[in-house]
Amino acid sequence: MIQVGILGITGTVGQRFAQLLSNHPQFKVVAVGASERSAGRVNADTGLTITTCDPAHFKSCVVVFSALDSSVAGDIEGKFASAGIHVLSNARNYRMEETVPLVVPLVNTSHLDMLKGYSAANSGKGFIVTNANCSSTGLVVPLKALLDKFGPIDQLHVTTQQAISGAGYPGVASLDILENVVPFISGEEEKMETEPLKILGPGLVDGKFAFDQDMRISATCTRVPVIDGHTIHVSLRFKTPNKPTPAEINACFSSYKCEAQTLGCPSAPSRSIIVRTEDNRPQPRVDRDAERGFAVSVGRVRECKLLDVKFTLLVHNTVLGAAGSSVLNAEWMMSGLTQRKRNVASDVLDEHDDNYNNSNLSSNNNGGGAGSSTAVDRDRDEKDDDGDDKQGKRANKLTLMEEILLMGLKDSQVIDDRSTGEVLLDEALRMIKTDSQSIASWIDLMSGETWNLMSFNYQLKQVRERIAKGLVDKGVLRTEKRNFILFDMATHPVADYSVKEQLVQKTVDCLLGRGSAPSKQLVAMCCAAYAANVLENALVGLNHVQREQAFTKVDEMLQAWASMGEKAKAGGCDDVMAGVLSVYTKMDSLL
Ligand SMILES: NC(=O)C1=CN([C@@H]2O[C@H](COP(=O)(O)OP(=O)(O)OC[C@H]3O[C@@H](n4cnc5c(N)ncnc54)[C@H](OP(=O)(O)O)[C@@H]3O)[C@@H](O)[C@H]2O)C=CC1
Ligand SMILES: N[C@@H](CC(=O)OP(=O)(O)O)C(=O)O
Repeated sequence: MIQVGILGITGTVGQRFAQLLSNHPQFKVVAVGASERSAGRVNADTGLTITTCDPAHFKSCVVVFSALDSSVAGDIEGKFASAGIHVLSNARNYRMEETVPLVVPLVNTSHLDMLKGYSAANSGKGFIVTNANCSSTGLVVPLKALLDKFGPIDQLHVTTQQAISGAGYPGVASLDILENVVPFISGEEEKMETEPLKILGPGLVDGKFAFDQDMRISATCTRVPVIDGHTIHVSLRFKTPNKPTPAEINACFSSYKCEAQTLGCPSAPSRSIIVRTEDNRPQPRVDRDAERGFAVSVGRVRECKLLDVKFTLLVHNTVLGAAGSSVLNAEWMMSGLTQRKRNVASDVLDEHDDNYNNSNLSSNNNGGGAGSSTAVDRDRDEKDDDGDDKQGKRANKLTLMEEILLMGLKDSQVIDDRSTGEVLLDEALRMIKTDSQSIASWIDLMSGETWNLMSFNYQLKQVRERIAKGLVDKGVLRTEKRNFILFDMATHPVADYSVKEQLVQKTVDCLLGRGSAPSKQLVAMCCAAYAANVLENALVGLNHVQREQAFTKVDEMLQAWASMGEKAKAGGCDDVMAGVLSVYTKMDSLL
């Protein structure tokens, strides 16, 4: 668990942070702050006593989530960063700083690349990452989908109808807003006309965040008597002469997937953009909580008589529009890097970088997810997939890791969304290359069981979840959201039993000596499943004698292949495989 704090806990966004971080699988809130007016009171959501926002009260925190009023945020957040505590801020103060990332987690997490090595290069200072104005946040999600698919947009006209919670607590006087519309929100139009250009820009160019050069935005912002949920009406013109139709645009929105989804971040929505096809949707009261407030709902996509196309979107202003974005940004960083305790020398984001590249590869392959790595599939021995190939089920070729996970999955078993580590073997190898440790300590470190804070960065993140997501993409598992007390978790029950049945059949045939000689991958899978104590799941249908026979066979196979016997060599065993299998034979003593 990473220890975190919340600044501005008493406000609208601060309370949302408390809700989103309660029972969070990766973050534990250990300190909360507000002004002197609130200091000393107990915060009901966290049970913690509120302090002033002095970094001295937050020494045990690796990161603070800031929901401070902008009149004080600049000064206070700066002090936290100077004290080596990372800040994820909702306030406007640092958003347009040339070297500060402005990140909407469904859009431009790649801009976090610049944090690589930040603390080391800045004498142990913490970084500041900002998220955008709530209306800008909602707007850029569909824009990003359109830009990726149809290229530059040159003109954009937006009109907002913003909820009263956007003005904080106590906010707008009831006598001003009830039965009324206020056609002005101070500073809002300027933010909407500039922030999207930074978010949708190319990222760092010559050490500064560059802006999208094509887009010009004209915004009108209004306040309406709605409690939560900003509605935004958009008309836009593309640069391309080949104008997409409304149907193509709807399809583009529906298929849009961000990295936080691909990486399986705990709070990531399963759909970033929800397309409503009814004439009268989206509506704030009905649609703001879709995907727990972490998605943008879009509807009324139609031709525009002046520009090219127009549509209406809805964003939950305090979830995705504020606290939720900070939490998701932090989860994204966790999925690829460990937010190290300050003063740990060396690059903060080494792992993140690797992860980012990996996830890019995945999304280039139609968002296949980590476990579905096409590179791994390509490397696979063609004769591996006897069963699969014969049936022409190319899409369901499973990687070795997926097979082990599937084998270990009881049919009714739930996989929770808790972070366990990163799936890709390359990442593990890269880590191993950087340091010399015994096999036993690598298992300890990568499993996340270590108590050594200085070695935090060696944990493999979300292994199980990422492999499961690969299987979801292949249609073998499905995703279900279940509510565990206060927190919605993703679970992955089996969707296509036939794939698991084939895997079990293949395994049983191999271990009972039926059919032709087993492929190298099948031997590796049986041995790994045995070492991982999930092999017996494949053997439940056998009688006692057959089970004994199967276990004896896998034991023999493991011994033979672990020492590169003649049989193993003939089957294609090489030094690396023999080395890995020899570790399996010592698993009990290592653990
Ligand atoms: N509401 C929204 O939809 C969005 C808000 N934001 C931004 O998020 C931030 C928080 O917004 P919101 O929750 O609406 O604002 P609120 O006004 O509801 O809360 C402000 C918080 O700042 C604290 N604070 C004020 N002065 C001080 C001080 N001198 N020292 C320490 N703490 C202080 C307050 O504590 P106390 O109670 O003790 O005064 C309170 O906890 C703002 O910067 C806002 O612009 C961004 C996007 C959307
Ligand atoms: N101004 C927004 C909320 C907000 O605080 O935005 P910003 O963080 O950009 O000041 C609204 O009124 O709905």
